[in-house]
Amino acid sequence: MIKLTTTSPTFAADFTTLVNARREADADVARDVRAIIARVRDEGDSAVHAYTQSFDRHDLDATGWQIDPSEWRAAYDGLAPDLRTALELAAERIATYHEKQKPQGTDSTDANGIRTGARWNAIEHAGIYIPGGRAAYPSSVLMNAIPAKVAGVDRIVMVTPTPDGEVNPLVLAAAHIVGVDELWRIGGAQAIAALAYGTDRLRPVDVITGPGNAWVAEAKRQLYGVVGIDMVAGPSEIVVVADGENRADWIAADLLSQSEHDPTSQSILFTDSAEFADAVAAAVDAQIETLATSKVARAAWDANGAIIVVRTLEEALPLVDRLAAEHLELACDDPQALFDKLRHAGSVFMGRHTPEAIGDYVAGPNHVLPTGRRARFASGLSVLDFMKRTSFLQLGPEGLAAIGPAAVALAQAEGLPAHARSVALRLR
Ligand SMILES: NC(=O)c1ccc[n+]([C@@H]2O[C@H](COP(=O)([O-])OP(=O)(O)OC[C@H]3O[C@@H](n4cnc5c(N)ncnc54)[C@H](O)[C@@H]3O)[C@@H](O)[C@H]2O)c1
Ligand SMILES: N[C@H](CO)Cc1c[nH]c[nH+]1
Ligand SMILES: [Zn+2]
Repeated sequence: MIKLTTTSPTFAADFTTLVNARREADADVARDVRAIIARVRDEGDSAVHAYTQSFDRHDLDATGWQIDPSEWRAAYDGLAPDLRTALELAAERIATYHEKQKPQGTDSTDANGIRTGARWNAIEHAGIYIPGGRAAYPSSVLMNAIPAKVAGVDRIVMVTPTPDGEVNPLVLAAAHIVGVDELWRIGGAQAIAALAYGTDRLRPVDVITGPGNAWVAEAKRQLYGVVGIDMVAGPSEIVVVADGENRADWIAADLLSQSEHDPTSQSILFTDSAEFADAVAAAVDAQIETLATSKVARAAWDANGAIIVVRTLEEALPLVDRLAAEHLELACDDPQALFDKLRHAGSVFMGRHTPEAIGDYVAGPNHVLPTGRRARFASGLSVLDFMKRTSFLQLGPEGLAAIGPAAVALAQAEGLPAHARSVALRLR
């Protein structure tokens, strides 16, 4: 973890180094992913089989490529009642939130009788990636599949790695609750490539959504164009802006909640109190030791964690915008006042009683969010990622007479005579 203070003469340079540090796809990851994608494109199932054997340590021909819906149902039936209630509460709240995202088309006719508009349609085939390397993510099943369902996708293909062939029953139960169409036990860049290109066994999809580690995120990035993607959702991040009135142990837990995801995760605290900064640093050290995930959390905190002491919380705001973090907590009495002055974050958690982890599971907004400063230009997963818009127009003779001459003039100016003729012929 690095400690910075805005009063230091080297702060500007130190902060720029922090902002520009590449935690995700370094050159090695990009190169390895390129090779995996090329091999899956050329060799199909045999490449997926070989990579699964090598990265997930099981033989797909023995364990099975797909998991049957009867197993999802059995997992659901076998759930402890509190877990079933929790998953169903989460599913209900996520569905309610995403229902409100369904877009409206437009259809209007102007004074010349010219009709223009746009119509939204669901995409046909969606691949949803559910991470499964270090932890199992039933919550991500809900976060990906529910907006796809709300959009009206025809075929939802879920892929998830099953390290050592072990299947997580909660992941299966979540697949049962939302009702995906296929569930494949494959992961990593090889699963993304198989979804994008298709193989003999797996029919290709049109869009791939979902979070994953550096290899998964880089594979989606490289395959954009072959398929659509939601955004690049890589290793988790959190920025916390907290005044000295907070409890240090609460804020330390919030920072660690994202550090424990991945050794390349990042947690950053901004505070206007040097004493509070020290208290949080001590609380993080004390809490890390108690976590079953301490090895990963320690690696992430040591390599990528930061505590930044600012003169006022307001001073933090432009710095927070530069980081454009996946998650931003505003732990102070008037979070709205800070939120109003901020632009770039994947999702914002306001007030002292809104820990980021509540959004990971049950609040309703999507937890699949842009990482690596991509919240400058990208948004969290939504129903719109599973839909696309087609514009339409309809003219009669009057409408064409009104605007056609302008089109002819522009076509001639562009040196495109066939364009000009196709309009002009109808004007005579
Ligand atoms: N941004 C978001 O919205 C969001 C949401 C949830 C989780 N996450 C992130 O998802 C990630 C989950 O990661 P995970 O590892 O647990 O599961 P994962 O499913 O993303 O990755 C596991 C796969 O990575 C591949 N892999 C591992 N090491 C490799 C190597 N050396 N070379 C090539 N491929 C390799 C393997 O194929 C393996 O199956 C974490 O980084 C977490 O922070 C992000
Ligand atoms: N924090 C993750 C997004 O970066 C989502 C998640 C799922 N489960 C726990 N956390
Ligand atoms: Zn999380």
